[in-house]
Amino acid sequence: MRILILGAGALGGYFGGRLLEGGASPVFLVRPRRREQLARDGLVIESPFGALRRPVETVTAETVGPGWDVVLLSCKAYDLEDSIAAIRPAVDGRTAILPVLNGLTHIQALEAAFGQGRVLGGLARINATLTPDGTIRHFDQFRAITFGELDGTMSPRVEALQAAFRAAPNDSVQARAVPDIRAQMWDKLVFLGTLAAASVLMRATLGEIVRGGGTALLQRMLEGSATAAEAAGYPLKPAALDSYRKMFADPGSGANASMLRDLEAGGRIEVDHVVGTLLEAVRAAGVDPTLHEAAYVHGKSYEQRRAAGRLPR
Ligand SMILES: NC(=O)C1=CN([C@@H]2O[C@H](COP(=O)(O)OP(=O)(O)OC[C@H]3O[C@@H](n4cnc5c(N)ncnc54)[C@H](OP(=O)(O)O)[C@@H]3O)[C@@H](O)[C@H]2O)C=CC1
Ligand SMILES: CC(C)(CO)C(=O)C(=O)O
Repeated sequence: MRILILGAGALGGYFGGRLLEGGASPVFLVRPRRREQLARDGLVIESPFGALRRPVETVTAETVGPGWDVVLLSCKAYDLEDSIAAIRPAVDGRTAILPVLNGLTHIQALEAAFGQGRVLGGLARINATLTPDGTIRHFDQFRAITFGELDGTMSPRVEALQAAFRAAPNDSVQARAVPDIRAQMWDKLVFLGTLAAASVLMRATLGEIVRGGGTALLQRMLEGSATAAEAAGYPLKPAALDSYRKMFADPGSGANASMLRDLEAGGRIEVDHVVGTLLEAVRAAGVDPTLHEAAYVHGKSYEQRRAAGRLPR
């Protein structure tokens, strides 16, 4: 199976590195600065599931050609347009594109660019970051990648991809091909979107918000998000929603979103793609949008402040 990975950041680097360890030969489509870093230091992962430092094969948007079975798309949402342009020469009649971005609307953008049937649904549950020196730091036990055909069929290509990920040693990837990826992406939007909205708004982990007296507020946001998913036709499974209710009331929870890490590093954030999409769904469901709107405007105001060069040093 020929696998091209756009981006050697937190997710592309982690899952690509594990594919490599499992015997696949993924190639990374990267930009010049990352390419230099990889040529100099190799792909470097620090993780509870084993460290890795390996040379990797790279291409750039200028040199990539066709002939790939899978393109794993692991850019941030604000780089989606450039990334679509970068993978265009790589996509031909045999290629499946697997995006692992948070949010939902990239699916339409990819289908518009490459056609229905080329695009899979996907998501990842992992806490990882790309440090400035190029190391991929994986923080905890979460290491799941879930994907499937958007029409709900179980195809040979998703089974083959599952096998490639499952070949990774040390149980370092939990890969699952599923027949209900759209529902799972909505489930993730409810969980992650609410977590991102709350943790960015309060600049804190779930536990800190709970200890700060925010349980009722967190629960209101979560219920609003869940109602939005239900109204969109993707109700959460009761057990999943119950587990989120418990997490969103746990004073000991250290959970926060990658969006908070990005914001605290002074970086760009996916506020439109994640919180904006959730806010639209909440409005469409007729739920009081005030809390989601506050989180969205908070993120948008951060973007304004960042653009003006007025972030605290
Ligand atoms: N990090 C996490 O814990 C989780 C993240 N996610 C989601 O996964 C997605 C990816 O996040 P993450 O891995 O953290 O992001 P990172 O910023 O760590 O990695 C994204 C990589 O994509 C590369 N890239 C962007 N555009 C292009 C392009 N045109 N050509 C080549 N490379 C490109 C960037 O390259 P360059 O270095 O050149 O900028 C960067 O290295 C996001 O949607 C995020 O919300 C989901 C679950 C958990
Ligand atoms: C759900 C979570 C927190 C971990 O996968 C995430 O997706 C993120 O931080 O972006």
